[in-house]
Amino acid sequence: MPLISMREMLDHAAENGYGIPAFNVNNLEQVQAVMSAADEVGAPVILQASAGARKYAGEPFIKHLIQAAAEMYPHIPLVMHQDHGTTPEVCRGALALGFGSVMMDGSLMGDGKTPSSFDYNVDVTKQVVAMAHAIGATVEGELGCLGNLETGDAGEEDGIGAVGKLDHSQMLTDPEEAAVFVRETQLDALAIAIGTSHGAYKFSRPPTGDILSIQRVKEIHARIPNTHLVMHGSSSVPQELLAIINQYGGKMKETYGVPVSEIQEAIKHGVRKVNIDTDIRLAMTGAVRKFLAENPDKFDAREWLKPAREAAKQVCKARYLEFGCEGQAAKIKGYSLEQMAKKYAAGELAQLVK
Ligand SMILES: O=C(CO)COP(=O)(O)O
Ligand SMILES: O=C[C@H](O)COP(=O)(O)O
Ligand SMILES: [Zn+2]
Ligand SMILES: [Zn+2]
Repeated sequence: MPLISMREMLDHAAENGYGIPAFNVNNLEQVQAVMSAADEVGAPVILQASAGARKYAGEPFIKHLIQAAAEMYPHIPLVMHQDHGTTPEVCRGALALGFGSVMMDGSLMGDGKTPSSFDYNVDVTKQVVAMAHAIGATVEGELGCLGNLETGDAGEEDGIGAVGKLDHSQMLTDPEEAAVFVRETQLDALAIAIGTSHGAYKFSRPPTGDILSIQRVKEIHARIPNTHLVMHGSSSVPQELLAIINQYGGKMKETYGVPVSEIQEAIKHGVRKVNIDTDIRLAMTGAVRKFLAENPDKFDAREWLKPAREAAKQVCKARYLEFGCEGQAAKIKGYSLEQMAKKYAAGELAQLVK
């Protein structure tokens, strides 16, 4: 199957009541980990690349790594998605490179740091929707800034997030604004702010409703029932992975992520795409630390990359199963982007706002 439309994949998830983890990938082993996990459980796949990934690997490498995944696993529906595009120009570049789905993150200005105005966000998102839908590609937008509701700290850890302090109204997406945003932009998927943030240091205690608002997901979903909601910063930061890192020389501080059970609840209320990067980083780092500590004489990179790849695969497999993806891959038709472009043009994919 060629690379397919994220809209088609998320529509299928909505119709069948499941969510899809979107894993960030930067290199060969991460792509292999995600694909082999998906293959084992029959899950559809979203591979996403940030600007940081494209810079790290180089654009041709990212493109061909993902295309190689499609070639090696022709039976798995696969989406190549650009994560956190900071300007319409960045999104245009990704579409030209062959991405079938782009995120226009207009909650921040083009510097990826300064919170933007609602009107700016509508404007840039609309521009990207026009260019993407014309070729059948999918658009994810974002309303609200990711950040820590305990401290008001914006989420700059990954280099994509506001800098400094934010007030609560900026860090929780307003359902009314979400409705207007969707009506105006007609995007496909909306990333929302509900208290999650990027990176390993999300919460200083296991999150309760005051610092992770699944209630807000429900309120937003009630207004925009057929817009697919996206949770960023949704790594669960498993305590056992932190323990392995620290057991083998790491120095990670106490921290908590987004519990899988909370994500499962959100999936019941319109969340269809769940972004995960940090958990793969933690799994790989722990495995490499352990292997090298136990095998100080080894120096073949393949020997320590193998356990890292295996540890990443186990995280991916667990999330596919936990989010209900098992066996769904075979049920997705896989329209071409040309077919999707016709559907957009015919108004078949218009958003419903209540
Ligand atoms: O949201 C993300 C990528 O866009 C990743 O979130 P984590 O840092 O929680 O893995
Ligand atoms: O959005 C954040 C992702 O975790 C990507 O992180 P990155 O910018 O370090 O590649
Ligand atoms: Zn953002
Ligand atoms: Zn993100």
